[in-house]
Amino acid sequence: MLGIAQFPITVKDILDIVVVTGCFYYLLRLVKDTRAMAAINGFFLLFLIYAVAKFIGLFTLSWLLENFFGSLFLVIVILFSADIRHALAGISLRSLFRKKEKLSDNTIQILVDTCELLAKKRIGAIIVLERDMKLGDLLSRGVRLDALLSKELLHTIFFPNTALHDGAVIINKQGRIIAASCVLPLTQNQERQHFGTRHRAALGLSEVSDSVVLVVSEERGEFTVAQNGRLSNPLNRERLERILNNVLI
Ligand SMILES: Nc1ncnc2c1ncn2[C@@H]1O[C@H](COP(=O)(O)OP(=O)(O)OP(=O)(O)O)[C@@H](O)[C@H]1O
Repeated sequence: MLGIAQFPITVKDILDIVVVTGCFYYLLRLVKDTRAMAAINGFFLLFLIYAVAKFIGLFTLSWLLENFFGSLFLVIVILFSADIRHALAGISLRSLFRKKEKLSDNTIQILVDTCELLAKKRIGAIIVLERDMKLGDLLSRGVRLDALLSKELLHTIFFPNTALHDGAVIINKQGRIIAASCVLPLTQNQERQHFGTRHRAALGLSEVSDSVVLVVSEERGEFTVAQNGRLSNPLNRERLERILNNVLI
């Protein structure tokens, strides 16, 4: 009989286990709070059914599930292409090892005041908070700026019929306005096609990047946040403040 002594555990094995565990942990963190997480729970349930079917000898069921698991990789890629793209966009060595910081209180205050003011005046706006993923391609199609963030400047930029009011403003991690009039990619999600283009643009960018996108609706005079491919319900001052307090950059 083979004993454990025949399989001595080496440093390489321990390294192997640590790396694989780390990868799984990182992967789960990436898909946490996305639609993929619900699917992972579903797959886990199917796996349990498979194990029971195999154990009690249900041949056809276990054969069917075995074949399903064989093509699981392909199924996952097809079902979650958008989530996978989003998760991969967030991977970078710098983001793995750098300690993330909160937005400054001053930045949060300016953003909340601005959303409230624009919503009250029914002025439409999209404000993008850039995080780890750089938005260079969007900047090049907008108008580059390098300005200190202020409520007055945002108000002026989005004021109807001015040269920069159309499109999105981008704010970098240092809290500076780095571009205005940027055109964002529209969401490809068929369930969101009834939204207006401003909201589809905000959702679209949040699907393909780690940015947090604030949207003020001109039509309804309310503000929302798009993040990880989801749009919040209309927010009030306190809820927006809470969301921004949880944003790590
Ligand atoms: N791809 C885009 N990227 C950035 N901004 C966009 C984009 N498409 C439209 N917009 C902005 O949205 C405005 C049009 O908004 P529209 O009324 O169609 O959408 P909406 O979601 O219903 O917004 P609202 O609730 O403010 O009316 C445009 O004038 C422009 O400023």
